[in-house]
Amino acid sequence: MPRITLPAPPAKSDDGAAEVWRKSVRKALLGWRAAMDPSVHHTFSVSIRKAIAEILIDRPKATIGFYWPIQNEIDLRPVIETHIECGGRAALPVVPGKDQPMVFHDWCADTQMVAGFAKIPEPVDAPVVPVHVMIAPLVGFDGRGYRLGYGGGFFDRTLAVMPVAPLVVGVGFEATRVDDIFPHQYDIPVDIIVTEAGIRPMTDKAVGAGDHNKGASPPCYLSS
Ligand SMILES: Nc1nc2c(c(=O)[nH]1)N(C=O)[C@@H](CNc1ccc(C(=O)N[C@@H](CCC(=O)O)C(=O)O)cc1)CN2
Ligand SMILES: Nc1ncnc2c1ncn2[C@@H]1O[C@H](COP(=O)(O)OP(=O)(O)OP(=O)(O)O)[C@@H](O)[C@H]1O
Repeated sequence: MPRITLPAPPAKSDDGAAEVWRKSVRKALLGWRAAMDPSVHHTFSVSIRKAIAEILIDRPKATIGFYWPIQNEIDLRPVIETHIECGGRAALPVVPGKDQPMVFHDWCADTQMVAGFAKIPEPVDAPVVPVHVMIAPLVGFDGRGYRLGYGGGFFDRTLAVMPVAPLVVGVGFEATRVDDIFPHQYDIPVDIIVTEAGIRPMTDKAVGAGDHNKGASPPCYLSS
């Protein structure tokens, strides 16, 4: 995999410079992802879906907040649909407006969708549900689990208002790992990073399956 050429890091403790740097890193990483060879994208996506399935196997009763894939993001719908078939639940974000937290609405393959913020499909007429696991797409990430998204700050704003913090799983490609994302004060690191290279626990929350799964029977895909 060719290395992605990134701009030189900003001077430490210069927030303005870090913001400009993040913008140009975001552009470079999105450009790399858009130009990915489709067969490599497919191979990596298969590995990543397998890794996500491993994480969900331990959490059969969890509601999984995920994303409707755009701009060559990894499509997790197959693994989410399996989770639902086995008795779990899933939810997709609705963006009420710029600078506002996202709200997760129940989703299954039959849910009616409508174009929402940035024309991304959102569920219509589906109830708001609390999510136990939140899967966040990574434009980039660093060694401490800080993520770079599209620059809207939606994930951090959403986490900031959730009464119970979910397990946050960042999903992206290994090539988009940078040494340091120079996070700002609002950034919350993800608990687990999943790439085609595997599952990387980043915080103590990555260990254990959460109280809502205590006593749960094994998921159906393990019983055959
Ligand atoms: N698939 C998917 N759905 C998602 C998200 C996501 O990251 N992926 N989001 C998670 O947040 C929310 C949408 N977030 C978005 C945030 C910004 C832009 C956007 O158009 N940004 C500008 C400027 C970026 C910059 O400052 O460099 C742009 O791209 O022109 C689009 C979507 C909700 N749904
Ligand atoms: N909890 C918050 N409260 C207020 N502002 C916030 C909060 N979280 C992030 N922001 C602001 O949102 C803007 C974008 O944040 P950031 O660069 O972290 O976006 P991102 O992580 O790339 O995008 P996203 O989370 O949508 O994927 C920044 O100006 C940041 O200060």
